[in-house]
Amino acid sequence: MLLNAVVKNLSYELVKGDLHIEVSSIACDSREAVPHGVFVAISGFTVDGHCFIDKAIALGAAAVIVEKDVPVEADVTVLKVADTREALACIAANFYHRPTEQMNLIGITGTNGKTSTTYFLKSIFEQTGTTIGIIGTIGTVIGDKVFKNKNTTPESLQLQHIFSEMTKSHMKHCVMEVSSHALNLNRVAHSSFNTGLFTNLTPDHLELHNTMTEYFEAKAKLFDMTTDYNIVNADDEYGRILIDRLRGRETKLLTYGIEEAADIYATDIDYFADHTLYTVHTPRGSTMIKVNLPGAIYVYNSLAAIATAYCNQFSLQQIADGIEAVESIKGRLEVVYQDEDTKIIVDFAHTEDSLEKALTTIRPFAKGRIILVFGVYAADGESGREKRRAMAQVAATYADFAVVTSDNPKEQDNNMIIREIVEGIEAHNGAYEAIVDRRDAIAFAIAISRKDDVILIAGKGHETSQMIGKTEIPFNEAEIVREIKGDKDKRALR
Ligand SMILES: CC(=O)N[C@H]1[C@@H](OP(=O)(O)OP(=O)(O)OC[C@H]2O[C@@H](n3ccc(=O)[nH]c3=O)[C@H](O)[C@@H]2O)O[C@H](CO)[C@@H](O)[C@@H]1O[C@H](C)C(=O)N[C@@H](C)C(=O)N[C@H](CCC(=O)O)C(=O)O
Ligand SMILES: Nc1ncnc2c1ncn2[C@@H]1O[C@H](COP(=O)(O)OP(=O)(O)OP(=O)(O)O)[C@@H](O)[C@H]1O
Repeated sequence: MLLNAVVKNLSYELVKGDLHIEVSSIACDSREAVPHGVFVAISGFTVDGHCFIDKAIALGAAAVIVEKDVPVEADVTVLKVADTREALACIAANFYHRPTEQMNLIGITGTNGKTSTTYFLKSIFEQTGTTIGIIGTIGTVIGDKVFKNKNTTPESLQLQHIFSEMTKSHMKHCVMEVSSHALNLNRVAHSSFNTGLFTNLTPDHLELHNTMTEYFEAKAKLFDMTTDYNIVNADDEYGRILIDRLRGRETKLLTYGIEEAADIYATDIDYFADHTLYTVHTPRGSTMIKVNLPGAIYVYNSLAAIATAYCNQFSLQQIADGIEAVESIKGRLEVVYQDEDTKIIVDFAHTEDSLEKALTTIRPFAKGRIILVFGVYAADGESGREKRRAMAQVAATYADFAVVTSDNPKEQDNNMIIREIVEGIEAHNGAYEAIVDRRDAIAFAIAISRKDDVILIAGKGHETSQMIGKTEIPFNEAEIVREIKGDKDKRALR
């Protein structure tokens, strides 16, 4: 493709060189530069991509895009822009022929519920034989192929490539999770969203956004990019702020909820230990819904999917069938072991709000104690300390006993993390035991459990590994539970 076409609609200053050159690819990592490629220098959080320009040129880059005044001796084309992350999104979209303009793109943002909503929506689409691509925490799904993503929302270059693969596979619809990081770092710039969905906003990622207001403003950016529908949870405090902001815009606004007045709402909700029944009301009529997951959060997540499917012209019957067809969601209140004495549940709750929701969902159906196994991954600094304290308070308040352990400590001091959680639990008079090794912590919870107790293992959900230092250790909680239970049962028989 000619560089001229690659930089179409990009605002730049031509520092030197020629735009009438053929370019073969784009890279934002010098290690991935190839002959005749374009290298985009990103000023990162860890290193500055401008320091790797010479390396990219040595590997054959023919054009370089910068946002800083850096000397480039080699005979290549150099363009200067205001923001290279934004430029990367623009040229990647051009390079892949603006794929999102050829598809129905649904973006979901919010602190919790994005992945679960995606599952419900996928099921509704598939009930009618309509395929839908997925990009999110579970990876990228194109038909029966699943690829792992480094981030929930990939960098723009990879993202546009994924969209282009979807259009090549004749996929007309895509639902993607849009993280606040992605919105702030321009990963989804130059993507054309038909629908935007806002689930909720509670404290998370404050190491990047500093305040809840900043975090909210990052999420709110998605709704300036949508063309057809904005769908918002009316029961969420920040959702209501967003609704006020979006009223009167050309993009149609649709609200959902249980408590506040909303366009799509649930009544007659009956909660059971393993499913929920309710009636959904829409401007096109009402119908019964069965969700095969317990608790109000899955009423909200299914309502979010219903509202989105409603905008996509699915019938109420198709919607009800699609929701009911979801039997469980990996790592979301997933019962990984059950016998007449014990129930062991794995959940991805890793924020204070989601941990509280998971514990209060289980509580009405637990005849015995709730034993919680959890750790906290949070960034360094004050926001990390606050998260550990807040999650400790939730554990002390809503669980009967907590086994404090490691989550994904990465390069942090695990003992420091656990000490801070323990201090928080003690401050709220909670009962606990601290066991650094997560497998030992799970084994301990199982060993102390009595008839009718429920064990909730929170934080890792669907993940199958643990990050300790820079090492990724295989860690499949469902399998570990079964192994430990198997050993325990064998010992009991001896
Ligand atoms: C804080 C954050 O978002 N960091 C992202 C950021 O990394 P960075 O700025 O530190 O990159 P860097 O290492 O400084 O490198 C800067 C540039 O130099 C380039 N480079 C580097 C080395 C070299 O030899 N040559 C070279 O060219 C790099 O390719 C890069 O372009 O840019 C990278 C490339 O796009 C991202 O992969 C990386 O995400 C990291 C892995 C991350 O953990 N991000 C998390 C916080 C995140 O984005 N999370 C959200 C939300 C998840 C959720 O809760 O749902 C997500 O969407 O995943
Ligand atoms: N609507 C909700 N409100 C509060 N908590 C929720 C809600 N839905 C799910 N959760 C909790 O959050 C956890 C993560 O859910 P889910 O994966 O659907 O959210 P997500 O937004 O994709 O999260 P992440 O961005 O961290 O991947 C669940 O395991 C559950 O504990």
